[in-house]
Amino acid sequence: MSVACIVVAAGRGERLGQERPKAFVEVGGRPLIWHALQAASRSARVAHVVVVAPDGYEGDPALSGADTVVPGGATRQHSVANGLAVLPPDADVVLIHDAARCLAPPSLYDDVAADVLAGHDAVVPGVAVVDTLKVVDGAGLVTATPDRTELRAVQTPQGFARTVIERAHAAAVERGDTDAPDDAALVERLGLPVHVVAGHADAFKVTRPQDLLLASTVLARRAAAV
Ligand SMILES: Nc1ccn([C@@H]2O[C@H](COP(=O)(O)OP(=O)(O)OP(=O)(O)O)[C@@H](O)[C@H]2O)c(=O)n1
Ligand SMILES: C[C@](O)(CO)[C@H](O)COP(=O)(O)O
Repeated sequence: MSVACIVVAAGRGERLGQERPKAFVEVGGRPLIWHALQAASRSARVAHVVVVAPDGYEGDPALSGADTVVPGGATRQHSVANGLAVLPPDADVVLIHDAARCLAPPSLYDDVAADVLAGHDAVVPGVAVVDTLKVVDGAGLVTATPDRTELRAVQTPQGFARTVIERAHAAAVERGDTDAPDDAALVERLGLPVHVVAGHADAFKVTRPQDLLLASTVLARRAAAV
């Protein structure tokens, strides 16, 4: 069984608010996508890496760790679909990862891939939720307080049997869905199970400016540990 990884890096990074696309913003002197590709290349399971890049960045040296580079789409879902379209024929397990989760460790890729190889066709890493979450209506009124012990904050890489994720994306196109919250949600919409494995604190998503400070701190901690 061969494992391929699609790293989606074509987002603009509006919430980060920098001039260049988020995946090309630097932390620790290297772009986020470079860090993500380092981790993917250190995974014992990943044999092939596809990067989905923003317009104009397809030839950027930060992508030298990729086997294939394709242009992005208008939404994350479209970008993932572009990556799925160029997978090598022998890839039967697919990891789908956000470049924005650039410090997810190689062990997390391995854990997710191993769970797919063990027979779960859709796998997500999840961590406990630290805040109490409320469901709020259009008038700003709380309508529910879900039991926090049942909730998980879900990360990437998410892992799938290739046949299942291709079917899930094809069904999304047929339904007219264009902006799924994540890839597992498309599998859920097929009525298929999604298995959760333990996530990792370092797999947080660089989204807002303060996340760059956290990423720098994680890199400094890693450098001090070697
Ligand atoms: N059209 C898009 C949108 C997002 N992504 C990727 O999907 C991941 C998760 O998206 P997010 O963190 O929301 O990134 P952005 O869309 O860039 O962020 P923002 O919503 O702040 O603009 C990122 O690695 C991003 O590059 C992508 O490849 N193509
Ligand atoms: C895929 C994801 O990272 C899982 O948590 C998340 O759904 C991406 O959300 P975003 O709004 O595109 O950042």
